[in-house]
Amino acid sequence: MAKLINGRELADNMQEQMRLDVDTLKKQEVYPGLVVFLVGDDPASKTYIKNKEIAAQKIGIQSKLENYPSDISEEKLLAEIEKYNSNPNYHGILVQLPLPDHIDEEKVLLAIDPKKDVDGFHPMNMGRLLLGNPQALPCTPYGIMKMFEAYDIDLAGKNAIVIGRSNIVGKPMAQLLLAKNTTVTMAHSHTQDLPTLAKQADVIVSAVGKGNFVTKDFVKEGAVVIDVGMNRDENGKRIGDVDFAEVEPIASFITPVPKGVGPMTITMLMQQTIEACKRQELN
Ligand SMILES: Nc1nc(=O)c2c([nH]1)NC[C@@H]1CN(c3ccc(C(=O)N[C@@H](CCC(=O)O)C(=O)O)cc3)C=[N+]21
Repeated sequence: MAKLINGRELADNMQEQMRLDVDTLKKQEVYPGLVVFLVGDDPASKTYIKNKEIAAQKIGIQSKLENYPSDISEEKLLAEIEKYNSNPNYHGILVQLPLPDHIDEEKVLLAIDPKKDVDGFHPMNMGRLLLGNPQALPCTPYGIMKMFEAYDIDLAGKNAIVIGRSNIVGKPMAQLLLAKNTTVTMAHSHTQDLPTLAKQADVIVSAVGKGNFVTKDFVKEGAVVIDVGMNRDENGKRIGDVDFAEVEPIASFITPVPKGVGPMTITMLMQQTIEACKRQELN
């Protein structure tokens, strides 16, 4: 039977520490601020944003939501980002993805001042990660690394498989594992015989977006299983990528969905907002 990696509990503990850190900053009259841009009104995005606001409030970070209509022009959105790039009250800028089709995502991410990029999605920050000298990290992979640390999961020399090659999860996840001396395999939709490949892994990170995709046939006895998936089953219940009931008895550690990776993503966003604030305000 696997040990549950309690993301909710770890997130709460880290957020409590961060609140003390922010209290100290406030005594120096430094007030960390985060602005979140939401284009349109995708209901899933709204849930995430609500959770971000709850965390910010708990920690004492000033957070502001800028909600633009889904038909906002790219030019206008870029001008809005410029406004916050030069607003000293906001140390972090997050543009909720995905964006509508008429807006060039790359252009938008490039427009955010890299020192305010608390998502770690700017090409400068992505490049620094690849080169082994990161500043801001993508929050989901960063949160997963904190889980390994908190549960004393040793990575050096282990075989890991990352399933899914997105820019925001899979690719940076592989880089962070590599930096800890893990042997990393990246699997994706063209990978052949994925179950056999996955079954050789000591660590599985699934970021696929398909419910019950990772079955017991993917999992070696004693493997660590991290579930980044956020899906709904036929009854509308939130489920991950991993068939939890089937995999949990085989794994050594497993993350639940919800209350696993999700709360850690938000926690690392807050952490990086505080770090960005310190870099901008303290010298
Ligand atoms: N620029 C940008 N940065 C992001 O970090 C980003 C994004 N765009 N677009 C969407 C994804 C998704 N994402 C989640 C964050 C928290 C939960 C979360 O809090 N999940 C809770 C429960 C959610 C609920 O309330 O049901 C949990 O797993 O326990 C989920 C998903 C951030 N994303």
